Amino acid sequence: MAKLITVGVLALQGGVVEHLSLLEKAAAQINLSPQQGKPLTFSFIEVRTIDQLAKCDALIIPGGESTTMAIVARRLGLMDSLRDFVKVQHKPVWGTCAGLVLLSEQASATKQGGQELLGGLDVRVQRNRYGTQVQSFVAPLKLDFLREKSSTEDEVPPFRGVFIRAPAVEEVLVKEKLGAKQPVEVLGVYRRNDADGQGYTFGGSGKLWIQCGMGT
Ligand SMILES: NC(=O)CC[C@H](N)C(=O)O
Repeated sequence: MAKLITVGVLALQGGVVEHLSLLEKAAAQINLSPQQGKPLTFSFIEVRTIDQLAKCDALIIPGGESTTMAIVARRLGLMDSLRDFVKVQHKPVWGTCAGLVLLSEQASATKQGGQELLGGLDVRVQRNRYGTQVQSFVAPLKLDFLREKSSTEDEVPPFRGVFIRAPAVEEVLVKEKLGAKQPVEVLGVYRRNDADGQGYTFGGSGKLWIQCGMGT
């Protein structure tokens, strides 16, 4: 019997359809080269309710607008269940752009009066780090973790990162300060000369993974 894995995409606002269609493509590729052991069957669902969230083995929070997503999640009574999914059940969660903002423990350049976060990932994120929507850009990223096991000698082709009014991770927070169980592992760094300091593009802590820009 194939093992069924249900992956939810938080569908309150933002790039929901884009994530669902990329998930379908990725699942097809996994099934072309199945891992050893049980074959995997995936179900991808949109998540707008507590019941839908309860069905999920893993969750993706897409790019979009983190302030809007938090407000809508609060109005729908989803905020506490989302926090429980991330911080109590420790189920795998992926955040893209606005998803990263929501998963961060701290955020700077938030809207006036601050904004509600889910937290879980021990980083401080700066919203809209590279400017406004029209200053969005595409940049090639060197991500060694994408190297295929069979081609360790080869150069990894650059990954096309799309940064749409993207955030950047300003700082990985000291874990002792926050009592974190797992340190954050940085998997890739993008630096831009005209932005001071650096931004981490990919990273994770335990089952939480983040991405500042969207990869295509
Ligand atoms: N592409 C994006 O998801 C943009 C994120 C947005 N600037 C925010 O703060 O939520």
